[in-house]
Amino acid sequence: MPDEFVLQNEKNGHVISVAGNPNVGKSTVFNKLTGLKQHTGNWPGKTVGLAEGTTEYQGSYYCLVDLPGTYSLSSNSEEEEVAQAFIQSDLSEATICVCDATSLERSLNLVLQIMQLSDNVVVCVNLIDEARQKGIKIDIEKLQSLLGVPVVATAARQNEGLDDLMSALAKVVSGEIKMNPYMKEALESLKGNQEENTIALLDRATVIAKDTVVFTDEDYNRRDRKLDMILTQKSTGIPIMILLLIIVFWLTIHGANAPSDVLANIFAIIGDYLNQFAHYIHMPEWLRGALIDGVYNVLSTVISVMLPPMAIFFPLFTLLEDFGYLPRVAFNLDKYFANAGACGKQALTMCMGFGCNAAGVIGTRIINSPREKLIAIVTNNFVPCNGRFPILISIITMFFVGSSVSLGSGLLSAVLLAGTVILGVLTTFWISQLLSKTILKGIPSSFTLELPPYRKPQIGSVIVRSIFDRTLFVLWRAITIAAPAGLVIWMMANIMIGDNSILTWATDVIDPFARLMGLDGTILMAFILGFPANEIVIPIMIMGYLSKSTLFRFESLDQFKNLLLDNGWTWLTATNMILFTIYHWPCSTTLVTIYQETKSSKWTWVSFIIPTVMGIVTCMITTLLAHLFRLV
Ligand SMILES: Nc1nc2c(ncn2[C@@H]2O[C@H](COP(=O)(O)OP(=O)(O)OP(=O)(O)O)[C@@H](O)[C@H]2O)c(=O)[nH]1
Ligand SMILES: [Mg+2]
Repeated sequence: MPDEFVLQNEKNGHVISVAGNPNVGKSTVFNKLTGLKQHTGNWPGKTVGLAEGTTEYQGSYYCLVDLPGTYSLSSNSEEEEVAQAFIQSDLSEATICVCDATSLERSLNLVLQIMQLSDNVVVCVNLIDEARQKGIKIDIEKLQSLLGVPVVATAARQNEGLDDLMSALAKVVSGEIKMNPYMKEALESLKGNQEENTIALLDRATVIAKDTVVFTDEDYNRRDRKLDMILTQKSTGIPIMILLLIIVFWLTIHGANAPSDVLANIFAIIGDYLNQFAHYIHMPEWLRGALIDGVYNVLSTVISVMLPPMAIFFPLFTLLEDFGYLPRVAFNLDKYFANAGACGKQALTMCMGFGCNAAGVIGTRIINSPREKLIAIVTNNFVPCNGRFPILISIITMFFVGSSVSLGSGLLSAVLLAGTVILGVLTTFWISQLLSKTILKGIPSSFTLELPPYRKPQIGSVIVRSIFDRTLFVLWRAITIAAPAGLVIWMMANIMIGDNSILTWATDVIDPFARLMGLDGTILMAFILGFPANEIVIPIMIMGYLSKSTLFRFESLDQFKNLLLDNGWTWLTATNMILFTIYHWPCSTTLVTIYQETKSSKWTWVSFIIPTVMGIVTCMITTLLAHLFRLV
């Protein structure tokens, strides 16, 4: 835990902590006030670490710090310790304590704990729109007089009440409003014995909640409970999960097909013009080759292959996330993770891995036990990230479905892709179990994961968030890596040593080994050079094959397939390519993140070696079997 907090904006105004229970809308309040884009979504534990941002109100500046959600401040986990330490630190001048209007009693317990640490508290009763809908009425004025600090009702997502919140905050910071001295004294007198204090605060929270909250509809959770009956029941939970997976993939694959082709065609036409232009200005051939055949071609392949599926997948995923489905996935998979000796929350970090494994690794901070956190980190790489989906989709579509685009073939691709992902999930269980029986022995800790209410996602904000925050972010990362990589690979393919280019020379060296795995030197080299980002594996592979044959433009999957067939691909090569895509080393960004999270080169190596060895061995076995049974 840090002894001293360092903020970038602390000199830019009054430092304010934004604290509260998990999933009550802290980050939403923070985002609305600061205009930033902290990750929000309908499951507890999204915010890890501290995020800061500034906002101006009536000429004064405030530096808000978005804290991770905590149920209490009793130092049960790293996140609780950090939150408590920050609120108590000299840096924090005041705390906005965000509460859930639909379960005020529990929120109040934390409010009281915070009031014991700091005199300057503003209570923000958020989700007031949801409370209204559920027939829950809160007497805000009474709450304010009982607590002795300012209380403001908000619906942050709809911008409701945020102005009042800032106004109350300004008064607290300026000293215009102070905590009621009687309340302060009462809380002070409880501090002595920790156990007694905890019980007394709980009691007080109950009493205050009873006095201020009226439930006009006792059965307000009816609809959620009915849905949960279906989505989390033994017999229906997992089949629905698999079905949803297939639907998401189907929409992604089917929807991405046409735009991918259009993009590829547009890039090809622009490429022609660029070539003509290069010719026109008498650009030297080596420069033209490096820029157009190298950088431009790799970039355009990465964009046309990756952009459409991401632009469909991320919004769908975010919709499910905002609806509240992710914690249900964790609930359904909990017993499998427990059997594997791991933590059920690993399901959530696994889901994050679908977007980006590095994000999944950071997400493991929600797991309290260090042992289970390590298991989650080491196995995160078994769910394919967005850089790997395009490889899987294109290979599956070309070799197992037939590249004609029809509803049926899209569905078959989706089923096969879902099957591949399920294999990755099963591998996560196996390896988790293996780890917890060997180098990470221990019994799984128990935890309570809350099932948040189902929330109607805001379509507009889902689209904006998923396109701008996720799609463009991932794409930008891919592009910044792809452009220089394109140049390096073009040079490798064109700088000759004797009769062969460096690339041919290098692929020839590893070719015999790659053949044992049912791949070839070019494919393996593409994975090796794709270490900075899996997004560039396919462009590298294309360039590798092209350095041996004629010019190629990525215009359609058919053309791509012919190129592969010309280079000796069979269904076995395709199968091994798929297997190796889910079983190989994590990309460099993920490994750096693993090192940062674990602070241990040993665990970084373990995360590298396990999937790599698995990939090599699995591919060798399938190749051996295929040859043994004369299947190829
Ligand atoms: N209806 C409604 N939904 C809200 C409101 N504020 C936030 N939400 C939704 O509640 C969910 C949780 O919001 P977050 O801001 O991520 O919550 P958080 O407290 O930062 O959560 P953690 O970081 O996980 O502790 C998201 O799906 C938000 O869109 C609100 O005022 N009304
Ligand atoms: Mg948050």
